[in-house]
Amino acid sequence: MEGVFDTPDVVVVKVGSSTLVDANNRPDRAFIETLCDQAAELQHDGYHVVIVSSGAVAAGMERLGLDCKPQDMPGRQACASAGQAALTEVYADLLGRHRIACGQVLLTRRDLTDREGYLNARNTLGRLIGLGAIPVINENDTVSFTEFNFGDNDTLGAIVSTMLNADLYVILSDIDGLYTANPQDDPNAELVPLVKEITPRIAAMAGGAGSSVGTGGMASKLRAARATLAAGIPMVICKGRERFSFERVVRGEALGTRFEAPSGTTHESARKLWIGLAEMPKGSLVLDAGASEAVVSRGASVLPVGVVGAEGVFEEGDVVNVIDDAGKLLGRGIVRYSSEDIGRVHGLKLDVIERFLPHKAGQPAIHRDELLVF
Ligand SMILES: Nc1ncnc2c1ncn2[C@@H]1O[C@H](COP(=O)(O)OP(=O)(O)O)[C@@H](O)[C@H]1O
Ligand SMILES: N[C@@H](CCC(=O)OP(=O)(O)O)C(=O)O
Repeated sequence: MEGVFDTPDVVVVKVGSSTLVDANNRPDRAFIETLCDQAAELQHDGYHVVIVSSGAVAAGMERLGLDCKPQDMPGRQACASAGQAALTEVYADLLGRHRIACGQVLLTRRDLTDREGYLNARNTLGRLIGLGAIPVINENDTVSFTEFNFGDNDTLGAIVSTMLNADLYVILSDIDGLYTANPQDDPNAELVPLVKEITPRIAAMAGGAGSSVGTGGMASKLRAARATLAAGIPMVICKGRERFSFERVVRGEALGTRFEAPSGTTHESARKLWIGLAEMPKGSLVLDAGASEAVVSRGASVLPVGVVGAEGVFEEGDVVNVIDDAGKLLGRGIVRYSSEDIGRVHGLKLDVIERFLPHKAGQPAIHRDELLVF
């Protein structure tokens, strides 16, 4: 693995569409220039900046002469294609003025689902960073399709942050942080400066996107925060257009909403987060009440004795959801039995299973080290 991951200064910044394009849906050159200037200043001071940039679909609308976002998939993908080219031209030009190379990286969920693809992407990003370039990442919307895409770059940015073991993840939005309710609906909503845990009360504050070009709204930002909190990476949401906000946050100023787990919290490994975030589950294991409690409260492995059934067709090594008997999603993990085998041995103790499946002697259905509990 590249040594760069050990440096204390990797900062991932995600910029939303509503911040990147102007009122005519053109990439807002003046804004991108200030972003690139801030990134260059930080690189100069020893930080490694990684940009996750949305805006391709919005920028493509202008390039292709459309006045609203196409509703069909090929239409949106055509926009992403034309708009991505427009965005990369701007980033390459503006970073080039600081003699910094822009490394365009377009990822799909499919690329990251596969462990080899995930490691490949990680190594490429590491090498780009090591060479002093700034990776500019987006989802490869031209080839990802609905049931398999990230859909919002807030999640992609969180995955990249955990992949690089970043020190900080900054989301530059069109709003200055998380409010107690969507300010578009509630004028009395107040900014929440610090969040230590995504409790149901915090989750209930988030609504959807506030603009015609934005995608995930606050809900996808809280999903991203859940992942970065679990990984022990602080995340900040602030207003992208507030003067030098990115640089100010990196340099320690309290702006917007900061998500940070209390010190002493144990963190999930990047591998567990990869299982939970990047992978697409092939099926589900349904647990009885005792096993659900053991998994959620004690972080226990899932044992076949606590499994009451399986849904879907999967093989050993696939990622599956773990749900309780009421269908509530508890977590996600790598299963050590195929759906056929689990169908034969669920409800049985390990010593009994050994008689049916000797090669499975002592194997939990999902080992705790390969299980991300939500
Ligand atoms: N509780 C909340 N606090 C702040 N913003 C919220 C909240 N709930 C919903 N939103 C909406 O989320 C929007 C930001 O997300 P989004 O439109 O996806 O923009 P971006 O392009 O920055 O990702 C805000 O403009 C706001 O309308
Ligand atoms: N990949 C899409 C962006 C999707 C997305 O997350 O948008 P946003 O909510 O504006 O950050 C694009 O480049 O248009």
